[in-house]
Amino acid sequence: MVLDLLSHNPLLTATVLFVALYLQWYRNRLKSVDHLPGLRVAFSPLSLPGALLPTSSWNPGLGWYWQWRTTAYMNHENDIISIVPFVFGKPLYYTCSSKVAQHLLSNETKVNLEKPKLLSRVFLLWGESLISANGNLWKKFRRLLAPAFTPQTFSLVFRESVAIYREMLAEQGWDRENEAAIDDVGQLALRMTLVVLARCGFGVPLSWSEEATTDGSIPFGESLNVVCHTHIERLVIPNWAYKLPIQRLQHMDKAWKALGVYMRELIAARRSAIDSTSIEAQTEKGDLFTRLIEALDEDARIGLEESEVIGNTFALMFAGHETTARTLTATLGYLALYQDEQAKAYSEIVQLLGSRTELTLEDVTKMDFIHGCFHEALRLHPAGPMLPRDLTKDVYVELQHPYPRTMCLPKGSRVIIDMIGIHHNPHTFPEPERFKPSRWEGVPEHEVTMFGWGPRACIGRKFATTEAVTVLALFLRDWMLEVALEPGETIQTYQERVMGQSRLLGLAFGVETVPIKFCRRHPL
Ligand code: HEM
Repeated sequence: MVLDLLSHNPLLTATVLFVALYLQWYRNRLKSVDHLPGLRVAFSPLSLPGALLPTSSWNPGLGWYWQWRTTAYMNHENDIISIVPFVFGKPLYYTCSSKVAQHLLSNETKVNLEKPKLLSRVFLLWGESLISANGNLWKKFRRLLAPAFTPQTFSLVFRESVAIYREMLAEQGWDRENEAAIDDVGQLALRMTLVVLARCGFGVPLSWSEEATTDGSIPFGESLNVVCHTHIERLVIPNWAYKLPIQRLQHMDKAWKALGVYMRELIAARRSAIDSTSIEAQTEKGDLFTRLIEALDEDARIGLEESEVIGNTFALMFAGHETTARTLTATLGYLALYQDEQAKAYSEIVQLLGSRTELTLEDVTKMDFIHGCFHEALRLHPAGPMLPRDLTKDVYVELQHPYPRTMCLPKGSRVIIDMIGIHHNPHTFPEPERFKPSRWEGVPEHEVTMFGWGPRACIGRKFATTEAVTVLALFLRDWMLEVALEPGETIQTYQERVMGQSRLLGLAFGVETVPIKFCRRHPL
């Protein structure tokens, strides 16, 4: 009778067939992750529709890493979960276990893990880079760039951080004030880290206040800022749309083009300045950029294409600028909130300086507690929130939760190292939501896992910490930090409103707007 009904109703037949095929398709997807518990949602958070739609119970979006951080892994009682979309996107494994992350990433060259090209598309718009490349190309970039992070570089980072702090005080007029209130300390941090990176990494003499261009083009800093904040739009908006009379789109297009022009001009200028001395000799006086440009003229085995120089320039600019700025902002916010921790940080400075007033790089390297403050803010708000990898062979991992066992992650699957899940995991970090810098006391640098694990761990870690600890020490030496409360607001509601609202901002993760008051420790 059912067959009879179907044979007389083609629409019904098609519907039944569609439902049967869909169920089979979905069953296969569940099977591909071995029915591991997790999230069953419409879109993968890594797909374009998933990323563009807001976070809701049926679409994790880009906000779930933070908003569901305590619940997504069933209160961290599962080291690994799966996300299986029922409409669009590849099934994924997510892990909140630092042991699993360490096992995968420490062996990543041995087991041939790959960074998914699809997720590096925003970098690939500029060319291959250390961040996007895999295999031999990655090795070539890493070998080329790693020697640029020398003690001379860190010494330059220290000097430029001190210089930019002074320029900031003068330009903002705070060198003549006993108090200052700032609506968003993040804007200051972004400018600082951009200037330090431009000067130390690329030899670009940016100053605190960017001067307007004479030909109406967008200045360098602004174009970089627009590019960092419009990468998803750039991937989805077709080229013809930029010709429409829509001011926002036209401005965006102008900024992307301007940044391309700046980068090419930068390359041409540096290329003509470089004489025939060797890379080693250039690096003595030079920087990251010198190494990249020198490699342009080398043979294909170690040399770079122009697009690779541009790709690496952009990647380093992004990786070194926003990440450090967002973490610096969060640290200042927490120190303003936690007055007792601020007092400990200040006493570290007083003890180290003694009767001196000026900091040295040696002082900065000894500031363990202030390093701890920076690391703790980074743990709470990891600037690189997820590290995706594709598996090119089966990999076995040891799990502890919900019970000890060995699990096979099959070839072809995609695993996301969830940096927020890992660094808010109470099994690794008791009282994970508390700002507690002392938890980093005596922890060796390579165990500060917010910079990643293994051969692909952050190449700029020391660059970032030297800069950030210098700037924090200067602020704390001169000023007491206080939270800038809204009328009727308490410390607790400030903490929830300001520090509780992290998200992906541009290309890094962090707190959005942090209002702070500065009061001079020794009034003028
Ligand atoms: C607070 C600041 C920073 C944080 C939290 C951070 C975080 C990270 C993390 C987690 C990775 C590993 C990515 C992965 O395994 O997929 C990474 C890689 C990288 N970082 Fe950083 N980073 C910071 C600052 C910097 C700075 C200042 C630079 C350069 C000046 C830089 C350049 C890079 C590059 C080029 C890579 C790719 C390395 C590779 O794949 O070999 N980062 N960073």
